[in-house]
Amino acid sequence: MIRTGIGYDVHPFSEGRRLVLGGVEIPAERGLAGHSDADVVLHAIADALLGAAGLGDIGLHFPPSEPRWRDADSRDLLRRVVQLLGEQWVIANVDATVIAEWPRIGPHREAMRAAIAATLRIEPGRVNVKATTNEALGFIGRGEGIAALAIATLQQR
Ligand SMILES: Nc1ccn([C@@H]2O[C@H](COP(=O)(O)O)[C@@H](O)[C@H]2O)c(=O)n1
Ligand SMILES: C[C@@]1(CO)OP(=O)(O)OP(=O)(O)OC[C@H]1O
Repeated sequence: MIRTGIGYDVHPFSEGRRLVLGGVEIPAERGLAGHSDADVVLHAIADALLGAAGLGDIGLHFPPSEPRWRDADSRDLLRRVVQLLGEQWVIANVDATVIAEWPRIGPHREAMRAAIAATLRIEPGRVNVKATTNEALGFIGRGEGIAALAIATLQQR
């Protein structure tokens, strides 16, 4: 059996925060606000995996109301999602799109791919990271935040 899941997340920019995308810290004067490290890319991937497995969503497993997830490293959250998947599923592939006017994702694409693959314990060839601007439209176009979409496919062992 094969199952797919979709994930979406968005976080607003905030001064004095670290900018962490796809498990990679990008040197920047501002980052994204959130209860955790606000890694919007890993959150979208977590939701895609949970969706494919029929296990709800990230907020269900790591509620923002719980102090233990404050400033959490989203790679740790994603590792926990992989544990939740159990032995039943193999991650066939993960594909993510970052929607941001800034920063340029291209220079960080391979590092993100490697970080995501290592966190999911799969080969980098099963991971793809893409990016697009929002063509200056809406809140993303005004540079107020970053969104990410992800799709994941699980194959039964
Ligand atoms: N934050 C971003 C946005 C885009 N890119 C790369 O630029 C290409 C063109 O973007 P458009 O929004 O004009 O379609 C896109 O395909 C990406 O390769 C990027 O690296 N970082
Ligand atoms: C990751 C969690 C952890 O509490 O908090 P946030 O960093 O605010 O991120 P969000 O995408 O809103 O997902 C909910 C939470 O699970």
